[in-house]
Amino acid sequence: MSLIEIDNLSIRYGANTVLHHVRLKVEPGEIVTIVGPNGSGKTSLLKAIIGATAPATGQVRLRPGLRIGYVPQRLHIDATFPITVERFMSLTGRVSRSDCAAALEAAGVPDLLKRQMSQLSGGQFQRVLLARALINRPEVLLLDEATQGLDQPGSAGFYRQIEAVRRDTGCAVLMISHELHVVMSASDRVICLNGHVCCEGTPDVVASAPEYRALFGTGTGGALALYRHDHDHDHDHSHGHEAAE
Ligand SMILES: Nc1ncnc2c1ncn2[C@@H]1O[C@H](COP(=O)(O)OP(=O)(O)OP(=O)(O)O)[C@@H](O)[C@H]1O
Repeated sequence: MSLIEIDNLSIRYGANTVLHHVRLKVEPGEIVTIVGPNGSGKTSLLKAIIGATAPATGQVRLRPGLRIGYVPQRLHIDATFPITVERFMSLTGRVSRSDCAAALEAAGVPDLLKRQMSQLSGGQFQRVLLARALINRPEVLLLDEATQGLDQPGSAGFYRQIEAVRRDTGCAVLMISHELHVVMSASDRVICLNGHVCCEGTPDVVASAPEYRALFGTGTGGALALYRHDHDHDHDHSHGHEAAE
């Protein structure tokens, strides 16, 4: 079976349904990018995959024994809390020094083992989070806007690292990004989420959308054009799913 198979997934918080009848598969080794406006349910989808949010309808099926690495959107560590990278890496379980060093190497930050977490740059911090996610040799990496707060070269470098991880380990990647123009070339498939799956396809298909083309190459404009494309479609004839707009 696929690594991840999601069928008819809906998620509710109280009376608020934030995901409607989502269908999605992730195959071994592919890089899938989820885009969508704020509040469109992207994080909720990842949380359903790791079992942190229960489905209201439908199901999330994981290949038996699937190893998942999760890089959260942000993680705050108090600046006054002294913790080295090495200690941070073993917080969730015993990790040998060589595994720790290998994971940092794979994440592109081989020399940080003894550094204080509070002294890392934003980009280094995100790579340590990536290294922590790589420790158990995941078959699929889930990234929730892992480059938030990084400048564009920093983001681009981070995504190149993700491609290198995929190349070296063969793991699949399911990532949320607001920077479609940056992740486009690294993605095998793009899924637009807005409470439901609005559209999906190869980056080529998505890039050929007139709204995207009009602004292609103009920084975040390209991604914004795609969002507009999401919103423009006709919800009157949709399948009873009111989008999170
Ligand atoms: N634990 C929760 N309890 C209640 N409502 C929640 C909870 N988590 C998320 N929501 C709501 O569900 C909706 C979807 O949130 P979610 O974080 O999945 O969206 P997102 O697409 O990841 O947004 P962003 O791009 O802003 O990170 C939002 O309206 C949010 O306020």
